[in-house]
Amino acid sequence: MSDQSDTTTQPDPDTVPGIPDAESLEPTKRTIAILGANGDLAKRLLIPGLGEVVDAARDISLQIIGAARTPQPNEEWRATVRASLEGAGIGARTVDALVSTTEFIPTDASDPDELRALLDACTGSPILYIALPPSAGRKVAEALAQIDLPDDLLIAIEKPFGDDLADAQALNAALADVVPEERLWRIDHFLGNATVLGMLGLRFGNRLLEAGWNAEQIEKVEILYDEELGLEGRAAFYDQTGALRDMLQSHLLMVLALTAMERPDAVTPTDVHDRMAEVLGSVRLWKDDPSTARRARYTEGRVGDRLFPSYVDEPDVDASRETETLAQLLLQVDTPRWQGVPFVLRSGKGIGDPRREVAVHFRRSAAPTGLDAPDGHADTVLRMSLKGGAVHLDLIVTGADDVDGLRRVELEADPGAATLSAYAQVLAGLLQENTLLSVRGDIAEQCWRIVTPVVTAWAAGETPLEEYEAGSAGPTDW
Ligand SMILES: O=C1O[C@H](COP(=O)(O)O)[C@@H](O)[C@H](O)[C@H]1O
Repeated sequence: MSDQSDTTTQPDPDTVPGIPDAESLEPTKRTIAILGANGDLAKRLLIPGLGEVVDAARDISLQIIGAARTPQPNEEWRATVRASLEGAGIGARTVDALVSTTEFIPTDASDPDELRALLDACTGSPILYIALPPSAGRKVAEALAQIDLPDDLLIAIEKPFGDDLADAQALNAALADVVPEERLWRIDHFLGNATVLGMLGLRFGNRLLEAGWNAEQIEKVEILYDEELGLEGRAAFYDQTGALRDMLQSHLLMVLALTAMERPDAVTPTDVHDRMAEVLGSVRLWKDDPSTARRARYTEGRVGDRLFPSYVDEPDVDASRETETLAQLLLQVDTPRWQGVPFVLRSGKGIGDPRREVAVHFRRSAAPTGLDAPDGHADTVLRMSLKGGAVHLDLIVTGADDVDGLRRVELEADPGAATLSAYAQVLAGLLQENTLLSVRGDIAEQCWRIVTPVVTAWAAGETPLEEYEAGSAGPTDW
């Protein structure tokens, strides 16, 4: 190319300044080495999620390496990867490309030499993905601290991040010895959920909502994630974890942070994470009372066409552990914006007709006497679905033929299906080295701090473990 052509070329009107044309991009070559590759999470979520990202992006060339302590023949591993990708409907070209380059390397994740060998086998810029139980993260970090690491190494670690507050703090400290925070991704797929991502646009893109997003206008906020699913053979993980740690601590508090935080100056990782950390730092149990948190577990019942055994009769469950399958927290947010507004967080398994949404209940309007709603619930409710991203606004209007009667109508705004699943959205951030959808270390610690008094009270047996029939709505009188 001549010097002159460089200086005289006019911008192509079809190109967007600052965004390179995808066709002209040199693919970034990355290798993701998955510790815990033989686990359910890798097969069910991680590998399909990676497939989705590679399928959707033309600028990523990815090699997957499976790693676990128990050896596995390469052919068997390749078949696993293929089945996992095909089962998720990933395009044939992507499946073939990922299967042809993948391999399995038996690795003891606590052995520095074996981790070194695993990283040496990466042909692209390495990502070490720790998909192991929470208690294993620290051993991996301590082993990594003993070896020279590639400068371009990224580390990703699955949530729950540690077993409790002290463990999360120790894990953060151990990881800080290995990589700087901006090269570390704590994975929470809820951050890739369309509603959670869309919270910023909805809250700060609508002056109508922004102006009323406070205690003066809002009476209560519910963040609910009930599931029809039961244990699904995950006793090894779930029976030691329970709904409080698995869902409320790990995921729903992140949703609360985005719902309740102050306005970030810009949508950059630092600004958004600073605001999230700030608001979580102000969250406490309602009146500091652990007895406001409730727990229950399912008994035998029918969910749709499936008959669930009682949780305690599920395979590999230790009934003496008193693991809850449903947890509810009542929280207060001690910022001027939220004085006196209860935040209810709840998640349960084995629930019939489950609710999965953020519901913002506005205060009742002081309508003139004679306009009272007959059902007594004349409040406006904004409901953001946590499955699919649709937003519903339940508005109170006057009936067409009954000018002094109020009734409720529902407006729906559906942004449509996202191209990437929530999991893939978060993995795309990792592969593109954008930490916006990663959980920063101090935020992970805040989440543990908030639930710690409840963990302690429940361990001491201070709160009864109630029961609900699988397929029911769960306890309704809390
Ligand atoms: O991380 C987890 O999330 C799922 C619920 O999320 P979904 O996107 O799969 O609906 C939950 O079932 C699981 O217990 C938990 O570990």
